[in-house]
This record gives sequence, structure tokens and C-alpha cells, in this order.
Amino acid sequence: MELLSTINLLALALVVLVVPKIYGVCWILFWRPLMLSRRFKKQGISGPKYRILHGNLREVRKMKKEAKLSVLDPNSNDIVPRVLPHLDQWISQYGETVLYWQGTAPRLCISDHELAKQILSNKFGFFAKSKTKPEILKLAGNGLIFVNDLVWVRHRRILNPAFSMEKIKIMNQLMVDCTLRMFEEWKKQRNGGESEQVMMMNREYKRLTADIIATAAFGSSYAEGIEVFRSQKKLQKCCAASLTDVYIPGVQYFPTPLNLRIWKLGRKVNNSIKRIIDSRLKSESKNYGNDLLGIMLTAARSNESEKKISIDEIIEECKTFFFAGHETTANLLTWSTMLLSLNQDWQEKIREEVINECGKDKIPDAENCSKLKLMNMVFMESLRLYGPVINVLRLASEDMKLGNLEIPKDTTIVLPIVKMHRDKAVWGSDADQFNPMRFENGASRAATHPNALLAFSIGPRACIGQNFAMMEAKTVLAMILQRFRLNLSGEYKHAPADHLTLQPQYDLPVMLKPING
Ligand code: HEM
Repeated sequence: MELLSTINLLALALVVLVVPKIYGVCWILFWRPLMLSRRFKKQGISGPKYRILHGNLREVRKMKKEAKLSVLDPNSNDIVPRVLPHLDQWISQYGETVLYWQGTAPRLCISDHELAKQILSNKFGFFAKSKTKPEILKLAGNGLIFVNDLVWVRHRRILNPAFSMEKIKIMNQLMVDCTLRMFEEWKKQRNGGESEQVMMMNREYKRLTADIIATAAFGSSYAEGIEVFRSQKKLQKCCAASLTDVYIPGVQYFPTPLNLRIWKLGRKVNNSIKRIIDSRLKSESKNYGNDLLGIMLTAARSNESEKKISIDEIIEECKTFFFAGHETTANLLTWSTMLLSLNQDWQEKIREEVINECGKDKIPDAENCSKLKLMNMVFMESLRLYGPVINVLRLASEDMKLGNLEIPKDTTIVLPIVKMHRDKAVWGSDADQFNPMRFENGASRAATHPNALLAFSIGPRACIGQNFAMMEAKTVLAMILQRFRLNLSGEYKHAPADHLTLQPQYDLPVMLKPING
């Protein structure tokens, strides 16, 4: 009798514990996708069929793998089928708004510019940053890019002063010094000769922009920051490889070979950053300096909770700025160099502008840079066609109404910037062409929608480093054009690829011909 009641109790406990779990799993794997697909269908939105657990990840992986084998004509700016092959295909098949599945999570791809504006400029946090895979957080830090709500408000308030125009003007000299160091390196490689040399420009620009962010933001140098950059580069490869894997919560704690590698690299990044922070804390000077790191360390001592930041948070922010602060600008410079090598008339025009503003030898200062109107137009056009950030994601934090759409809570919204930047209805029939003249009257008048250019995003979460990046890109390009003519090497293979940012799959070999040579 006693045994029977124990068995009954155990059975009851099992039912109470197990049934809800089974229900939860069934809800995630079957019923929710089914229910949401129906809900969207009623609104006229469809997309590829949901497959259990994988959603559409297998198709995405297959299409991306195939796309990476292709090489484009260098004059073709039609890169969407290569970079976002899945969205390119689904948008043409199902229309401008598409529902697809990242594993079991719904993704709604929206290409309408007005809806994008409403999403990005929402000030109430209804469209939050979407949840990120743990390995991406190890790479880019749980800093400004990913935090939400009041933590974001506090961090952005503390960090904004580091990017004031006054500060950026002062950083111009550091940018110049780093660029001169790069020229010295190039000269050594030429053995002092004046002849042409071929350089892999993406690699060069990454090194240069890493040196600049390490110096300008952290008062260290490429040599000190190199460990962070090296480990982040390796982590980036791990992250790009796992981008289309199914994410199962908790899987990051299993000691798989990939996880062991990610943990090790994550530790390396943390330790290198701690060393940079420690050396600043031990420095003799009374305050910590007024660069990005100094501003954060000063905030760590604040007694006011809304102005305070902890050392752990600083470490995360350092990762964010080491990562976001260099590769994006390196890619802007890379694609602009490619476009100017293909469009020699524009290269000449901008060189003339640089020489008019700064002369042949004078180092460009912040004021000169602000006058380089044509160069600014070229960068805008480069950001439109080859913007480093391929798409922007947001998470509906509650059931939302957006235009005529009803978006259920927890739907991730994907804004495919690289596709939207080629929308002929908004940019005109020459949307696929390189035409910097469209920016003659500023970015807001370049298209039929004033916020059509989304390269730095818009609204409260727009890029904090935008002015820094533009000053940096102008300074570097002006100094290069003063010294070299740029031509694409015959070795160049036009293969823009999604490596978390838009990068040339086979680098960018460019022939540099010294102007006085
Ligand atoms: C050409 C260069 C750059 C481009 C195209 C670019 C693009 C972007 C974009 C599109 C976003 C919004 C992302 C989103 O909403 O999901 C963003 C945010 C951000 N960027 Fe940049 N960026 C560039 C350079 C930089 C630099 C140089 C820094 C730092 C020195 C930087 C730091 C950040 C940070 C911290 C955020 C998050 C801002 C927030 O959420 O408050 N970026 N960037």
C-alpha cells in the first residue's frame, strides 16, 4: 500500500514537472511557428516554410555557401545576391515584407523606408536591440551596441562627451601620426625606391584604423592593442562560422572544441584589456585623461548612480570600441578605394579638391577636412553601395502596431540596409550605379525619402562614432591621394562578403604609384 502511494506520488511529480516542459518544447517547436505563420498570413505576409528546429537556417547556409563561390564583374555593384542571397531570393518571391525563421525564432524582413524610420526612431525602447549569441558578446562586448533600456541611457550619457566635435578635432593629429607611420612602413617595403607597389589595402586599412582607435580611444598603440585585435579577429572567424547554426540556449556552456576555443580567445581579450586599464590606473597623472578610457575611468569613481560605470562594464565597452571602432572604418576606406580605382575621373576630382584645400604636402587638419565636399559625397555613395553594416536588427519588445502591420512580441525585425540602399523607387533608376552627385545637396535630399541612407543608422541608437569615422576616413584618404595614384591590380577578385561586416573576400590589391615618382 505504502509502495503504491509512493509510486503514485512519483508519477504525479513526474507529470507536474515533465508535462509543462514537454508542452514548452512543443510550443516552441511546433505551435508557436504555426500560430505566428497564420497570424502573418492573415496580414498578407508569407515566406519560406518553417522547418522544425532549423527553421530556414539550412537554406540560408546553403545559399550563402554557393554565393561565396561566385566572383562578380568589378564594375557591378549588384552585390545583394552574393551578400544576402536568401533575402534577395525571398523578397523577389514573397514581396517586400518577408517572414522567415532563424531556427525557431521568427524574423520579419522589412524593406520599406518609412517603416524602417519608424522602427529606428522609436524613443520608447519598443524596438530594442535583439538578443545576441553569447559568442558575439565575447567578441564585441556587452557594451553600447547591445545593451538596452536604462543601462543604455546611462552608458550613452557617459560616453557621448568622448565623441564631441571638439574632441574629434583634437584626435585629428593622432590620425595623421598613425597614417604617417603607415607610409613609413610602405616605404620600407619599397626599399626606398619610388616605383609602383601593390598593397593589400583591406589589411593595411585594418591595421591603420586599429592603430588609430587604440591610440585615440585608449591611449595605447597598435603594439599594445595588438593582442586584443588578434584575438578579436580569431573570435570573429568563430562567430561568422556559427552565424547560421541553430542556437540552443545553454549550449555555450558545453566544452565543445569550438566553445573551448571561444572561451580561450575571450579570456585573452579580457586579459589584454585589463592590462591596458591597469596601466592607466597606475599612471602618475592626477586624473585619468580625457580620451574614451579616461572618461570611463573617471565615471567609475562617480558617486551618482546615473553617471557611474563599473570596471566590468568598462571592460565590455572597451571590447565594443576596439571592435566597432576600427573594422567599419577600414571597410569604408577599402570600398571607397575600390570605387575610386574604378572611377579615375572621381579620383582626379577629389585629388584636385585635396590639393586646393591642403596643398600638395600640407597635412590636412580638421578644418581642411570639413571643406572636402566632393570627398564627402564619394564617402556617402560608398556607404550607400558598400556600407560596412549589412543589416540592422531590432526586437519587438511587446505586441506592436507598425503602419498596417501587427507585429507580435519577440519578433526580430531585419532591415536589409544593403538591399534598401539599391531600391530604385527611392534612389532612382541609376540606383545600381556609382554616382556621388546624388549627394550634392546632402544625404537627406539624395533620395525620395529623407532617411534613405541608413549606413550609420538613424534615431537614438545611431552610430556614436560617425563623426570620428568620417574625420578619420577623410584624413587618411586625403593623405593617400596627396602621395599616390590608385589603380586596381589585375589580381583583384570582386567578391564582397558578409563577415559580420561587409568585407572583400580576397582583400583589395591596389597598385600605388607615387605621384612624384
Ligand atoms: C564607417 C564607419 C562606421 C559605420 C558604417 C558604422 C555603422 C553603425 C551602425 C549602422 C550602427 C547602428 C547599429 C544598430 O543599430 O544595430 C552603429 C552603432 C554604433 N557604432 Fe558605428 N559605425 C562606424 C564607425 C564607428 C566607430 C569609429 C565607432 C567608435 C569609435 C563606432 C561605434 C559604434 C557604437 C558604440 C554603436 C552603438 C551605438 C548605440 O547603440 O548607442 N562606430 N554603427
